[in-house]
Amino acid sequence: MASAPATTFFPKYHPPPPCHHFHNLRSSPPTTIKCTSSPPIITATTAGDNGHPIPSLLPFSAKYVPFNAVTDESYSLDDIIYRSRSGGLLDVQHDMNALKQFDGKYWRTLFDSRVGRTTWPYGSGVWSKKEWVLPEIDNDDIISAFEGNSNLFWAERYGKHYLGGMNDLWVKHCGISHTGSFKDLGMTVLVSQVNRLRKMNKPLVGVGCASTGDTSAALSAYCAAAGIPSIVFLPANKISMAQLVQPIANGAFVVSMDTDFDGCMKLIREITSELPIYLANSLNSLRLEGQKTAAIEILQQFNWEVPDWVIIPGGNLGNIYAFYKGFKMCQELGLVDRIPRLVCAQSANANPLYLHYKSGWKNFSPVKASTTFASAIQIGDPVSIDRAVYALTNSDGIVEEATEEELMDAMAVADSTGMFVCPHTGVALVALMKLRERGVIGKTDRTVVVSTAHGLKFTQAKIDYHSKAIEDLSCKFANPPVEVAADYGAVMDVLTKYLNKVS
Ligand SMILES: Cc1ncc(COP(=O)(O)O)c(C=O)c1O
Ligand SMILES: N[C@@H](CCOP(=O)(O)O)C(=O)O
Repeated sequence: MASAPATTFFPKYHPPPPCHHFHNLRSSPPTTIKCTSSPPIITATTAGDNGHPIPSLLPFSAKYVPFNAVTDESYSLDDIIYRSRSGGLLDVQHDMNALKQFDGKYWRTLFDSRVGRTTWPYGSGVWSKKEWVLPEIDNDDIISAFEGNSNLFWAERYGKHYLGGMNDLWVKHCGISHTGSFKDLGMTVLVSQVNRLRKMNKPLVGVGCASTGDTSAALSAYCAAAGIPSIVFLPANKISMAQLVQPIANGAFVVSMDTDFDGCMKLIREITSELPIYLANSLNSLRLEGQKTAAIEILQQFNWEVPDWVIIPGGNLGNIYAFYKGFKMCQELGLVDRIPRLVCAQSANANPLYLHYKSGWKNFSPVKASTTFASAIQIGDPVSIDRAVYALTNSDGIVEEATEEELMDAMAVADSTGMFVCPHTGVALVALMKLRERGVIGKTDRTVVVSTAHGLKFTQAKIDYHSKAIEDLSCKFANPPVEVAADYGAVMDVLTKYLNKVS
Protein backbone atom coordinates (compact mmCIF):
# COMPACT_ATOMS: atom_id res chain seq x y z
CA MET A 1 0.00 0.00 0.00
CA ALA A 2 1.39 3.38 -0.94
CA SER A 3 1.55 6.14 1.61
CA ALA A 4 0.68 9.77 1.04
CA PRO A 5 2.93 11.39 -1.55
CA ALA A 6 5.02 14.42 -0.77
CA THR A 7 3.09 16.37 -3.37
CA THR A 8 -0.46 16.03 -4.59
CA PHE A 9 -1.15 14.64 -8.03
CA PHE A 10 -3.21 15.93 -10.88
CA PRO A 11 -3.69 14.60 -14.37
CA LYS A 12 -1.44 16.07 -16.98
CA TYR A 13 -2.56 19.35 -18.48
CA HIS A 14 -4.55 18.99 -21.69
CA PRO A 15 -5.06 21.88 -24.09
CA PRO A 16 -8.56 23.43 -23.90
CA PRO A 17 -11.05 21.11 -25.60
CA PRO A 18 -13.62 22.07 -28.20
CA CYS A 19 -16.58 21.43 -25.87
CA HIS A 20 -18.11 24.06 -23.64
CA HIS A 21 -17.45 24.29 -19.94
CA PHE A 22 -18.97 26.56 -17.37
CA HIS A 23 -15.54 27.12 -15.95
CA ASN A 24 -12.58 27.48 -18.20
CA LEU A 25 -9.77 28.36 -15.84
CA ARG A 26 -7.19 25.67 -16.39
CA SER A 27 -3.68 25.97 -15.17
CA SER A 28 -0.88 23.52 -15.57
CA PRO A 29 -0.87 21.56 -12.32
CA PRO A 30 2.12 19.83 -10.78
CA THR A 31 1.93 16.56 -12.68
CA THR A 32 2.91 13.45 -10.82
CA ILE A 33 0.37 11.01 -12.27
CA LYS A 34 -0.87 10.96 -15.80
CA CYS A 35 -4.43 9.70 -16.18
CA THR A 36 -5.66 9.13 -19.69
CA SER A 37 -9.17 8.18 -20.59
CA SER A 38 -10.49 4.85 -21.75
CA PRO A 39 -8.91 2.94 -20.08
CA PRO A 40 -7.17 5.10 -17.50
CA ILE A 41 -3.51 4.26 -17.55
CA ILE A 42 -1.70 5.46 -14.52
CA THR A 43 1.83 5.60 -15.79
CA ALA A 44 4.25 4.75 -13.04
CA THR A 45 5.41 8.23 -12.31
CA THR A 46 3.68 8.53 -8.97
CA ALA A 47 6.10 10.04 -6.53
CA GLY A 48 6.40 8.02 -3.34
CA ASP A 49 7.65 9.54 -0.10
CA ASN A 50 11.22 9.41 -1.32
CA GLY A 51 10.34 10.71 -4.76
CA HIS A 52 10.79 7.32 -6.42
CA PRO A 53 8.10 6.00 -8.73
CA ILE A 54 5.70 3.35 -7.46
CA PRO A 55 5.49 0.80 -10.27
CA SER A 56 2.72 -1.49 -11.45
CA LEU A 57 -0.32 0.40 -10.28
CA LEU A 58 -3.71 -1.01 -11.15
CA PRO A 59 -5.76 1.52 -13.10
CA PHE A 60 -8.86 2.94 -11.44
CA SER A 61 -12.07 1.76 -13.08
CA ALA A 62 -15.80 1.33 -12.50
CA LYS A 63 -18.65 -0.66 -14.04
CA TYR A 64 -22.38 -1.24 -13.62
CA VAL A 65 -23.44 -4.26 -11.59
CA PRO A 66 -26.91 -5.33 -10.39
CA PHE A 67 -27.68 -3.58 -7.12
CA ASN A 68 -27.17 -5.73 -4.01
CA ALA A 69 -27.02 -9.03 -5.90
CA VAL A 70 -24.37 -11.73 -6.12
CA THR A 71 -23.87 -12.33 -9.84
CA ASP A 72 -21.27 -12.05 -12.59
CA GLU A 73 -23.46 -9.68 -14.57
CA SER A 74 -21.76 -6.36 -15.28
CA TYR A 75 -21.76 -3.63 -17.90
CA SER A 76 -19.40 -0.91 -19.05
CA LEU A 77 -20.32 2.61 -18.00
CA ASP A 78 -20.24 3.34 -21.72
CA ASP A 79 -23.26 1.07 -22.20
CA ILE A 80 -26.70 2.69 -22.27
CA ILE A 81 -28.45 0.67 -19.61
CA TYR A 82 -30.50 1.47 -16.51
CA ARG A 83 -31.74 -1.91 -15.29
CA SER A 84 -30.24 -5.34 -14.69
CA ARG A 85 -31.30 -8.42 -16.66
CA SER A 86 -33.83 -9.25 -13.96
CA GLY A 87 -35.25 -5.74 -14.08
CA GLY A 88 -33.61 -4.65 -10.82
CA LEU A 89 -31.63 -1.52 -10.06
CA LEU A 90 -28.00 -1.12 -11.04
CA ASP A 91 -25.11 0.25 -9.02
CA VAL A 92 -21.75 1.66 -10.05
CA GLN A 93 -19.06 -0.61 -8.65
CA HIS A 94 -15.52 0.73 -8.37
CA ASP A 95 -12.44 -1.44 -8.50
CA MET A 96 -11.81 -1.23 -4.77
CA ASN A 97 -8.54 -3.13 -5.06
CA ALA A 98 -7.18 -0.41 -7.29
CA LEU A 99 -8.35 2.31 -4.91
CA LYS A 100 -6.92 0.38 -1.95
CA GLN A 101 -3.43 0.68 -3.40
CA PHE A 102 -3.50 3.98 -1.53
CA ASP A 103 -4.25 4.31 2.15
CA GLY A 104 -6.84 6.51 3.81
CA LYS A 105 -4.32 9.18 4.63
CA TYR A 106 -3.35 9.42 0.98
CA TRP A 107 -6.95 9.98 -0.13
CA ARG A 108 -7.64 12.48 2.63
CA THR A 109 -4.55 14.47 1.69
CA LEU A 110 -5.37 14.33 -2.01
CA PHE A 111 -8.99 15.43 -1.59
CA ASP A 112 -8.04 18.19 0.83
CA SER A 113 -5.37 19.49 -1.54
CA ARG A 114 -7.94 20.11 -4.26
CA VAL A 115 -10.46 22.21 -2.32
CA GLY A 116 -10.91 25.72 -3.65
CA ARG A 117 -8.49 25.28 -6.58
CA THR A 118 -9.24 26.40 -10.10
CA THR A 119 -7.44 23.49 -11.74
CA TRP A 120 -9.81 21.82 -14.17
CA PRO A 121 -11.85 19.90 -13.12
CA TYR A 122 -10.60 19.26 -9.56
CA GLY A 123 -11.87 22.50 -8.04
CA SER A 124 -15.37 21.02 -8.29
CA GLY A 125 -16.54 19.33 -5.10
CA VAL A 126 -17.54 16.35 -7.25
CA TRP A 127 -14.51 16.12 -9.53
CA SER A 128 -12.10 16.64 -6.65
CA LYS A 129 -13.07 13.00 -5.99
CA LYS A 130 -12.85 12.00 -9.66
CA GLU A 131 -11.03 8.71 -9.00
CA TRP A 132 -14.04 7.61 -6.89
CA VAL A 133 -16.68 8.98 -9.27
CA LEU A 134 -15.93 8.44 -12.97
CA PRO A 135 -12.26 7.50 -13.03
CA GLU A 136 -12.15 6.75 -16.74
CA ILE A 137 -13.61 9.92 -18.19
CA ASP A 138 -11.29 12.30 -19.97
CA ASN A 139 -11.10 15.67 -18.25
CA ASP A 140 -11.94 17.32 -21.54
CA ASP A 141 -15.33 15.58 -21.63
CA ILE A 142 -16.39 16.89 -18.22
CA ILE A 143 -19.21 19.45 -18.00
CA SER A 144 -18.88 21.15 -14.65
CA ALA A 145 -20.05 24.31 -12.91
CA PHE A 146 -17.58 23.71 -10.10
CA GLU A 147 -20.52 22.37 -8.09
CA GLY A 148 -20.23 21.13 -4.53
CA ASN A 149 -17.97 22.61 -1.86
CA SER A 150 -21.19 23.83 -0.26
CA ASN A 151 -21.38 25.51 3.11
CA LEU A 152 -21.64 23.36 6.23
CA PHE A 153 -23.39 25.87 8.46
CA TRP A 154 -23.15 25.70 12.24
CA ALA A 155 -26.81 26.13 13.21
CA GLU A 156 -25.82 27.40 16.61
CA ARG A 157 -28.84 29.50 17.45
CA TYR A 158 -31.38 27.03 16.05
CA GLY A 159 -29.84 24.16 17.99
CA LYS A 160 -29.44 25.98 21.26
CA HIS A 161 -32.79 27.77 21.30
CA TYR A 162 -35.11 25.36 19.59
CA LEU A 163 -33.63 21.92 20.18
CA GLY A 164 -32.99 21.87 23.89
CA GLY A 165 -29.48 23.27 23.95
CA MET A 166 -28.06 21.23 21.08
CA ASN A 167 -24.64 22.67 20.41
CA ASP A 168 -23.27 20.55 17.60
CA LEU A 169 -25.93 20.98 14.93
CA TRP A 170 -24.93 21.64 11.33
CA VAL A 171 -26.83 22.28 8.13
CA LYS A 172 -25.20 21.15 4.89
CA HIS A 173 -26.42 23.68 2.36
CA CYS A 174 -26.44 21.53 -0.79
CA GLY A 175 -28.97 23.95 -2.28
CA ILE A 176 -26.46 26.80 -2.43
CA SER A 177 -25.35 25.59 -5.78
CA HIS A 178 -25.39 26.39 -9.49
CA THR A 179 -29.09 25.60 -10.08
CA GLY A 180 -30.09 25.80 -6.44
CA SER A 181 -30.28 22.15 -5.42
CA PHE A 182 -28.15 19.07 -4.72
CA LYS A 183 -29.09 17.72 -8.15
CA ASP A 184 -26.11 19.55 -9.66
CA LEU A 185 -23.81 17.06 -7.94
CA GLY A 186 -25.27 14.14 -9.85
CA MET A 187 -26.02 15.96 -13.07
CA THR A 188 -22.44 17.03 -13.74
CA VAL A 189 -21.55 13.34 -13.75
CA LEU A 190 -24.44 12.20 -15.89
CA VAL A 191 -24.16 14.95 -18.51
CA SER A 192 -20.38 14.54 -18.67
CA GLN A 193 -20.83 10.85 -19.40
CA VAL A 194 -23.43 11.66 -22.08
CA ASN A 195 -20.96 14.12 -23.59
CA ARG A 196 -18.39 11.32 -23.71
CA LEU A 197 -20.89 8.86 -25.21
CA ARG A 198 -21.89 11.32 -27.93
CA LYS A 199 -18.24 11.85 -28.81
CA MET A 200 -18.00 8.06 -29.10
CA ASN A 201 -20.86 8.31 -31.63
CA LYS A 202 -23.34 6.48 -29.41
CA PRO A 203 -26.85 7.12 -30.70
CA LEU A 204 -28.07 9.70 -28.19
CA VAL A 205 -29.99 12.70 -29.46
CA GLY A 206 -30.81 14.13 -26.08
CA VAL A 207 -31.26 13.60 -22.35
CA GLY A 208 -34.62 13.42 -20.58
CA CYS A 209 -36.09 13.35 -17.09
CA ALA A 210 -39.29 13.49 -15.11
CA SER A 211 -39.08 16.07 -12.40
CA THR A 212 -40.63 17.82 -9.45
CA GLY A 213 -38.48 20.80 -10.43
CA ASP A 214 -34.90 20.42 -9.29
CA THR A 215 -33.73 17.55 -11.50
CA SER A 216 -35.08 19.36 -14.57
CA ALA A 217 -33.30 22.58 -13.60
CA ALA A 218 -29.97 20.83 -13.21
CA LEU A 219 -30.39 18.72 -16.33
CA SER A 220 -31.27 21.66 -18.54
CA ALA A 221 -28.41 23.83 -17.25
CA TYR A 222 -25.71 21.19 -17.73
CA CYS A 223 -27.11 20.14 -21.10
CA ALA A 224 -27.24 23.77 -22.22
CA ALA A 225 -23.59 24.18 -21.26
CA ALA A 226 -22.69 21.07 -23.25
CA GLY A 227 -24.90 21.90 -26.24
CA ILE A 228 -26.95 18.74 -25.74
CA PRO A 229 -30.77 18.84 -26.15
CA SER A 230 -32.70 18.27 -22.91
CA ILE A 231 -36.31 17.13 -22.56
CA VAL A 232 -38.16 17.51 -19.26
CA PHE A 233 -41.51 16.06 -18.17
CA LEU A 234 -43.14 18.15 -15.45
CA PRO A 235 -46.42 17.66 -13.57
CA ALA A 236 -48.51 20.73 -14.43
CA ASN A 237 -49.12 23.17 -11.54
CA LYS A 238 -47.18 21.04 -9.06
CA ILE A 239 -43.82 22.77 -9.06
CA SER A 240 -42.81 26.27 -8.05
CA MET A 241 -42.56 29.11 -10.61
CA ALA A 242 -38.88 29.53 -9.86
CA GLN A 243 -38.30 25.87 -10.67
CA LEU A 244 -40.42 25.98 -13.82
CA VAL A 245 -38.59 28.96 -15.26
CA GLN A 246 -35.19 27.28 -14.94
CA PRO A 247 -35.51 24.68 -17.74
CA ILE A 248 -37.47 27.17 -19.83
CA ALA A 249 -34.64 29.70 -19.58
CA ASN A 250 -32.00 27.07 -20.23
CA GLY A 251 -33.66 26.07 -23.50
CA ALA A 252 -35.01 22.64 -22.55
CA PHE A 253 -37.97 21.09 -24.35
CA VAL A 254 -40.47 21.38 -21.50
CA VAL A 255 -43.48 19.05 -21.51
CA SER A 256 -46.06 19.98 -18.87
CA MET A 257 -48.51 17.17 -18.13
CA ASP A 258 -51.75 16.78 -16.30
CA THR A 259 -50.45 14.11 -13.96
CA ASP A 260 -48.21 13.84 -10.91
CA PHE A 261 -44.48 13.10 -10.69
CA ASP A 262 -45.06 9.34 -10.63
CA GLY A 263 -47.08 9.64 -13.87
CA CYS A 264 -44.26 11.66 -15.49
CA MET A 265 -41.68 9.12 -14.29
CA LYS A 266 -43.59 6.21 -15.80
CA LEU A 267 -43.81 8.02 -19.14
CA ILE A 268 -40.16 9.07 -19.31
CA ARG A 269 -39.13 5.48 -18.64
CA GLU A 270 -41.29 4.27 -21.50
CA ILE A 271 -40.14 7.03 -23.85
CA THR A 272 -36.43 6.58 -23.11
CA SER A 273 -36.72 2.87 -23.83
CA GLU A 274 -38.10 3.68 -27.29
CA LEU A 275 -36.22 6.81 -28.37
CA PRO A 276 -32.47 7.58 -28.27
CA ILE A 277 -32.94 9.82 -25.23
CA TYR A 278 -30.74 9.14 -22.21
CA LEU A 279 -32.57 8.85 -18.89
CA ALA A 280 -31.35 11.38 -16.33
CA ASN A 281 -33.39 10.46 -13.26
CA SER A 282 -31.68 8.82 -10.32
CA LEU A 283 -32.89 5.43 -11.52
CA ASN A 284 -29.70 5.94 -13.53
CA SER A 285 -27.02 5.04 -10.99
CA LEU A 286 -24.47 7.43 -12.53
CA ARG A 287 -26.27 10.31 -10.82
CA LEU A 288 -25.63 8.86 -7.39
CA GLU A 289 -21.88 8.79 -8.00
CA GLY A 290 -21.90 12.57 -7.99
CA GLN A 291 -24.39 12.92 -5.16
CA LYS A 292 -22.33 10.68 -2.87
CA THR A 293 -19.54 13.28 -2.85
CA ALA A 294 -21.66 15.45 -0.51
CA ALA A 295 -21.14 12.81 2.18
CA ILE A 296 -17.39 12.76 1.60
CA GLU A 297 -17.38 16.54 1.71
CA ILE A 298 -19.13 16.56 5.11
CA LEU A 299 -16.39 14.33 6.54
CA GLN A 300 -13.77 16.55 4.97
CA GLN A 301 -15.38 19.67 6.48
CA PHE A 302 -15.25 18.03 9.92
CA ASN A 303 -11.56 17.31 9.37
CA TRP A 304 -12.46 13.64 8.78
CA GLU A 305 -14.36 13.25 12.04
CA VAL A 306 -17.60 11.31 11.62
CA PRO A 307 -20.87 12.97 12.70
CA ASP A 308 -23.31 10.89 14.76
CA TRP A 309 -26.38 11.58 12.61
CA VAL A 310 -27.16 12.76 9.10
CA ILE A 311 -30.78 13.65 8.28
CA ILE A 312 -31.89 13.74 4.66
CA PRO A 313 -35.28 14.55 3.12
CA GLY A 314 -36.39 11.71 0.82
CA GLY A 315 -38.61 11.55 -2.27
CA ASN A 316 -37.47 9.36 -5.15
CA LEU A 317 -34.93 8.02 -2.60
CA GLY A 318 -31.71 8.12 -4.59
CA ASN A 319 -30.01 10.61 -2.31
CA ILE A 320 -30.26 8.64 0.92
CA TYR A 321 -28.38 5.80 -0.79
CA ALA A 322 -25.88 8.22 -2.33
CA PHE A 323 -25.01 9.51 1.14
CA TYR A 324 -24.72 5.98 2.48
CA LYS A 325 -22.42 5.04 -0.37
CA GLY A 326 -20.19 8.07 0.12
CA PHE A 327 -19.78 7.38 3.84
CA LYS A 328 -19.29 3.65 3.27
CA MET A 329 -16.55 4.16 0.69
CA CYS A 330 -14.71 6.42 3.11
CA GLN A 331 -14.90 3.69 5.74
CA GLU A 332 -13.85 0.91 3.38
CA LEU A 333 -10.91 2.88 2.05
CA GLY A 334 -9.70 3.82 5.52
CA LEU A 335 -10.43 7.55 5.55
CA VAL A 336 -12.69 7.11 8.60
CA ASP A 337 -13.45 4.21 10.91
CA ARG A 338 -17.26 4.31 11.06
CA ILE A 339 -20.30 5.78 9.34
CA PRO A 340 -23.05 8.01 10.79
CA ARG A 341 -26.60 6.85 11.49
CA LEU A 342 -28.86 8.02 8.69
CA VAL A 343 -32.36 9.43 9.03
CA CYS A 344 -34.67 9.79 6.04
CA ALA A 345 -37.40 12.40 6.46
CA GLN A 346 -40.63 12.38 4.45
CA SER A 347 -43.67 14.58 4.13
CA ALA A 348 -46.67 12.87 5.77
CA ASN A 349 -48.51 13.58 2.50
CA ALA A 350 -45.99 11.50 0.52
CA ASN A 351 -44.69 8.92 2.94
CA PRO A 352 -44.34 5.46 1.32
CA LEU A 353 -40.91 4.88 2.91
CA TYR A 354 -42.15 5.92 6.33
CA LEU A 355 -45.06 3.47 6.12
CA HIS A 356 -42.71 0.74 4.95
CA TYR A 357 -40.35 1.44 7.87
CA LYS A 358 -43.24 1.41 10.32
CA SER A 359 -44.32 -2.00 8.99
CA GLY A 360 -40.88 -3.33 9.99
CA TRP A 361 -39.84 -3.30 6.31
CA LYS A 362 -42.42 -6.03 5.72
CA ASN A 363 -44.47 -4.80 2.80
CA PHE A 364 -43.80 -1.97 0.47
CA SER A 365 -46.76 -0.35 -1.20
CA PRO A 366 -46.56 2.82 -3.27
CA VAL A 367 -48.98 5.56 -2.19
CA LYS A 368 -50.86 8.25 -4.07
CA ALA A 369 -48.91 11.31 -2.93
CA SER A 370 -51.01 14.31 -2.03
CA THR A 371 -50.17 17.97 -2.27
CA THR A 372 -47.43 19.13 0.05
CA PHE A 373 -45.48 22.34 0.46
CA ALA A 374 -42.45 20.08 0.15
CA SER A 375 -43.43 19.74 -3.49
CA ALA A 376 -40.11 18.35 -4.71
CA ILE A 377 -40.70 15.22 -2.61
CA GLN A 378 -44.34 14.72 -3.57
CA ILE A 379 -43.55 11.22 -4.79
CA GLY A 380 -45.59 8.11 -4.00
CA ASP A 381 -43.73 5.40 -5.94
CA PRO A 382 -39.99 6.02 -5.42
CA VAL A 383 -37.74 4.30 -7.95
CA SER A 384 -34.92 3.81 -5.43
CA ILE A 385 -36.96 2.16 -2.69
CA ASP A 386 -34.58 -0.85 -2.56
CA ARG A 387 -31.54 1.41 -2.34
CA ALA A 388 -33.12 3.40 0.49
CA VAL A 389 -33.99 0.31 2.52
CA TYR A 390 -30.44 -0.96 2.05
CA ALA A 391 -28.92 2.35 3.16
CA LEU A 392 -31.13 2.60 6.23
CA THR A 393 -30.82 -1.00 7.38
CA ASN A 394 -27.04 -0.85 7.02
CA SER A 395 -26.65 2.40 8.93
CA ASP A 396 -28.99 1.66 11.84
CA GLY A 397 -31.22 4.23 10.22
CA ILE A 398 -34.58 5.73 11.05
CA VAL A 399 -37.45 7.17 8.99
CA GLU A 400 -39.57 10.08 10.22
CA GLU A 401 -42.39 12.13 8.75
CA ALA A 402 -43.64 15.70 9.01
CA THR A 403 -47.10 17.19 8.61
CA GLU A 404 -47.66 20.36 6.61
CA GLU A 405 -47.99 22.46 9.74
CA GLU A 406 -44.86 20.96 11.27
CA LEU A 407 -42.68 21.40 8.19
CA MET A 408 -43.79 24.97 7.50
CA ASP A 409 -43.27 25.97 11.12
CA ALA A 410 -39.82 24.36 11.16
CA MET A 411 -38.86 26.19 7.97
CA ALA A 412 -40.06 29.51 9.43
CA VAL A 413 -38.19 28.99 12.69
CA ALA A 414 -34.98 28.02 10.85
CA ASP A 415 -35.30 31.13 8.71
CA SER A 416 -35.74 33.24 11.83
CA THR A 417 -32.31 32.07 12.97
CA GLY A 418 -30.59 33.32 9.84
CA MET A 419 -31.14 30.52 7.34
CA PHE A 420 -33.42 30.64 4.28
CA VAL A 421 -34.30 27.02 3.76
CA CYS A 422 -36.67 25.13 1.49
CA PRO A 423 -39.72 23.22 2.80
CA HIS A 424 -37.86 19.91 2.32
CA THR A 425 -35.24 21.07 4.77
CA GLY A 426 -38.21 21.88 7.01
CA VAL A 427 -39.18 18.19 6.78
CA ALA A 428 -35.70 17.15 7.87
CA LEU A 429 -35.73 19.64 10.75
CA VAL A 430 -39.03 18.19 11.98
CA ALA A 431 -37.48 14.72 11.97
CA LEU A 432 -34.63 16.07 14.05
CA MET A 433 -37.03 17.75 16.47
CA LYS A 434 -39.03 14.54 16.95
CA LEU A 435 -35.92 12.45 17.51
CA ARG A 436 -34.61 15.01 20.01
CA GLU A 437 -37.93 15.01 21.86
CA ARG A 438 -37.85 11.23 22.11
CA GLY A 439 -34.26 11.35 23.32
CA VAL A 440 -33.01 9.32 20.35
CA ILE A 441 -30.70 12.11 19.25
CA GLY A 442 -28.78 13.43 22.24
CA LYS A 443 -28.05 17.04 23.11
CA THR A 444 -24.36 16.72 22.32
CA ASP A 445 -24.66 14.42 19.32
CA ARG A 446 -23.00 15.87 16.26
CA THR A 447 -25.87 16.09 13.78
CA VAL A 448 -26.01 17.22 10.16
CA VAL A 449 -29.26 18.20 8.47
CA VAL A 450 -28.99 18.10 4.69
CA SER A 451 -30.63 21.12 3.11
CA THR A 452 -31.47 20.04 -0.41
CA ALA A 453 -32.64 23.17 -2.25
CA HIS A 454 -32.33 26.91 -2.02
CA GLY A 455 -35.15 28.70 -0.18
CA LEU A 456 -35.40 31.21 -3.01
CA LYS A 457 -37.01 28.50 -5.15
CA PHE A 458 -39.92 28.36 -2.70
CA THR A 459 -40.71 32.00 -2.01
CA GLN A 460 -44.44 31.59 -2.71
CA ALA A 461 -44.75 29.05 0.11
CA LYS A 462 -42.96 31.46 2.43
CA ILE A 463 -45.12 34.41 1.31
CA ASP A 464 -48.29 32.38 1.92
CA TYR A 465 -47.04 31.38 5.37
CA HIS A 466 -46.03 34.86 6.46
CA SER A 467 -49.29 36.29 5.10
CA LYS A 468 -51.18 33.67 7.15
CA ALA A 469 -52.90 32.79 3.91
CA ILE A 470 -52.83 29.02 4.31
CA GLU A 471 -56.07 27.27 5.10
CA ASP A 472 -55.88 24.93 8.12
CA LEU A 473 -52.45 26.21 9.21
CA SER A 474 -52.08 28.58 12.14
CA CYS A 475 -48.77 29.92 10.75
CA LYS A 476 -47.70 30.71 14.28
CA PHE A 477 -44.28 32.02 13.35
CA ALA A 478 -45.57 34.34 10.62
CA ASN A 479 -43.82 37.69 10.46
CA PRO A 480 -45.92 39.84 8.12
CA PRO A 481 -44.80 43.37 7.30
CA VAL A 482 -46.42 46.12 9.39
CA GLU A 483 -48.31 48.54 7.21
CA VAL A 484 -48.06 52.07 8.47
CA ALA A 485 -48.60 55.59 7.18
CA ALA A 486 -45.48 57.42 6.00
CA ASP A 487 -45.67 59.64 9.04
CA TYR A 488 -43.07 60.23 11.79
CA GLY A 489 -45.49 59.70 14.69
CA ALA A 490 -47.02 56.55 13.26
CA VAL A 491 -43.58 55.05 12.57
CA MET A 492 -42.40 55.98 16.09
CA ASP A 493 -45.45 54.22 17.57
CA VAL A 494 -44.93 50.93 15.81
CA LEU A 495 -41.20 51.00 16.40
CA THR A 496 -41.56 51.67 20.11
CA LYS A 497 -43.97 48.78 20.44
CA TYR A 498 -41.57 46.51 18.57
CA LEU A 499 -38.52 47.56 20.58
CA ASN A 500 -40.37 46.99 23.85
CA LYS A 501 -41.24 43.51 22.69
CA VAL A 502 -37.70 42.48 21.69
CA SER A 503 -35.74 44.13 24.49
C1 LIG B 1 -35.29 19.74 -2.89
C2 LIG B 1 -35.34 18.26 -2.84
N1 LIG B 1 -35.17 17.66 -1.66
C3 LIG B 1 -35.19 16.33 -1.54
C4 LIG B 1 -35.40 15.53 -2.63
C5 LIG B 1 -35.40 14.06 -2.42
O1 LIG B 1 -34.28 13.44 -3.01
P1 LIG B 1 -34.44 11.93 -3.48
O2 LIG B 1 -35.42 11.93 -4.59
O3 LIG B 1 -33.09 11.56 -3.93
O4 LIG B 1 -34.93 11.18 -2.31
C6 LIG B 1 -35.62 16.10 -3.88
C7 LIG B 1 -35.92 15.30 -5.08
O5 LIG B 1 -36.55 14.27 -5.01
C8 LIG B 1 -35.56 17.50 -3.99
O6 LIG B 1 -35.71 18.09 -5.17
N1 LIG C 1 -37.04 15.90 -6.62
C1 LIG C 1 -36.72 15.34 -7.88
C2 LIG C 1 -37.55 14.15 -8.23
C3 LIG C 1 -36.82 13.25 -9.20
O1 LIG C 1 -35.74 12.71 -8.55
P1 LIG C 1 -34.48 12.07 -9.26
O2 LIG C 1 -33.38 12.29 -8.28
O3 LIG C 1 -34.83 10.66 -9.48
O4 LIG C 1 -34.23 12.77 -10.54
C4 LIG C 1 -36.75 16.44 -8.91
O5 LIG C 1 -36.29 17.52 -8.60
O6 LIG C 1 -37.23 16.25 -10.00
